[in-house]
Amino acid sequence: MARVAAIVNQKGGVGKSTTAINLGAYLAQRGERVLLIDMDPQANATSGLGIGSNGELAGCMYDVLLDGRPLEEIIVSTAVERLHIAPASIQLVGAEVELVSSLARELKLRRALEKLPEGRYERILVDCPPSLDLLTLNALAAADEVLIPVQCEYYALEGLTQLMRSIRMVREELNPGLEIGGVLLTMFDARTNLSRQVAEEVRSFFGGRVFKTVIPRSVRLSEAPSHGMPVSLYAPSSSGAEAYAAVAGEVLGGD
Ligand SMILES: Nc1ncnc2c1ncn2[C@@H]1O[C@H](COP(=O)(O)OP(=O)(O)OP(=O)(O)O)[C@@H](O)[C@H]1O
Repeated sequence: MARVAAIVNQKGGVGKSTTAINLGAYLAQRGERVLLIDMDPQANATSGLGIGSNGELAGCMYDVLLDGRPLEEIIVSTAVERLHIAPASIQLVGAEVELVSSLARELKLRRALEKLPEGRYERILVDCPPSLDLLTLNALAAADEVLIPVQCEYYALEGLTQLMRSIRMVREELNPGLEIGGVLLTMFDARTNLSRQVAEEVRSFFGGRVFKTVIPRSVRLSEAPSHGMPVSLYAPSSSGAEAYAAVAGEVLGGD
């Protein structure tokens, strides 16, 4: 069975999509068959991999969650060998409201994953929207583990208590095996005391669950999506690329 990781933080702009794209790309580069599921209506992981800009998509996660379409029918390959994506589109905006009245509404993604052919993927990464809504709950209910990107900025820890509470609730009601896979410090700026202070605070809050690798603030990481590429193709020797390659190494080492 594929190991499923939900990339979650209800705060916006902390590096969820950047992590989904680049961790996914490096895991695929290291030989894993990876599926990235884009559950965010903003579709940044989809567009960041150069998918969907020509309107060529056969479908998106809306069709899977609301119309029961098999995941397989909407999955597309990317420029990275072994990295596939189940794309999002703006249509997903409506999914949140429409799901409310449907039966087993938190389990739509889990059911869709159960129908994937056995052994097709070894790793599934789910990029979540910046809220603890039904789309995120679907990801948490389907996941083996949670990866939490935390931006090294003011108020980094704000909201994490609430996130932990949601994870506990999901464990009790939907998915008892859900683990904290790791907390990833992002947009670290070594020149500022603030970044160092935040990193220390997060480490004292989460202890050994924080990845040793810290993602630096890197212009190359922020440029890559506009070229529709992961940083492993766009600027493989940049500091951001090296950091995400190291995170992939930690993820593989921890399995
Ligand atoms: N390490 C980094 N260095 C520089 N820029 C970064 C880095 N990580 C992410 N960014 C940029 O910061 C912005 C937010 O990142 P990203 O989209 O990954 O966050 P997100 O948590 O997925 O956002 P949302 O919550 O809106 O879905 C993007 O413009 C991205 O390119």
